[in-house]
Amino acid sequence: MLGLPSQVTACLFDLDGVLTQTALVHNAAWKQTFDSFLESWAARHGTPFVPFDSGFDYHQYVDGRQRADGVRTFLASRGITLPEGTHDDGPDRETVNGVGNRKNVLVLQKIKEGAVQVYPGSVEYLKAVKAAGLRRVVVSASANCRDVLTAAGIADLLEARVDGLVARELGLPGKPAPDTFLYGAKLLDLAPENCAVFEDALAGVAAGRAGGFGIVIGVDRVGQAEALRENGADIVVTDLSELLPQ
Ligand SMILES: O=P(O)(O)OC[C@H]1O[C@@H](O)[C@H](O)[C@@H](O)[C@@H]1O
Repeated sequence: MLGLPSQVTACLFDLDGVLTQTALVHNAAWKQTFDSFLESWAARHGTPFVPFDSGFDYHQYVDGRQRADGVRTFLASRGITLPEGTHDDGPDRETVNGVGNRKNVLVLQKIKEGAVQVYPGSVEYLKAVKAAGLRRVVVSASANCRDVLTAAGIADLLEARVDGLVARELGLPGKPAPDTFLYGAKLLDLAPENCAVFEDALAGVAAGRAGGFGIVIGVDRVGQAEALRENGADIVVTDLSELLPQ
């Protein structure tokens, strides 16, 4: 039913890039933030300025990961280590959290300006899943998940939210660790094999594979189907509407 194996009775949806087009908003904000950081770092250290690559760097090191994990993982790829700081560091601090919060200022601005758009095929699929009596949880790394769901007008289609704020509160490691998805299954009192994971991020499909879920559905918005399969997707679609009865 709806492209899912018969034992699956619940869907765990990633948000940015799966339900809403906000992966583009995050990517643009990261590019702006990292480029200005890298430029200033290069000037101060007498090294060449190599800009953030919105293709490779975003998908390999940032997409799907919690904010601070994205900063730490990307900067490590450039041989840069910053002090961690704390999650409420101001955007002017040169810490992992400070740099992440610089990017969040830009994201909040974009959300306020109305940049949140849904994928119509995903809304249709969410409605079909609900009508079929399947359970529905959003599992996102983003601390802005609730605001994005509200701006998108789809909060009512989901029963529970496991996001960056919940993960911080409970001390759950982010994707590619499976813990946030496993917590989503636990909220429904279901075993992982009874849940489907829907993910567009390489770190996200890896989390789905690591958690032993019933099926991991890779959603390829950017032409990385092969990489999604290699990292853990059982099947890959370009839009959730492909899973609806034709
Ligand atoms: O900074 P936020 O809103 O907490 O989001 C954290 C991450 O959330 C993920 O959903 C996005 O794929 C990443 O791009 C983003 O960095």
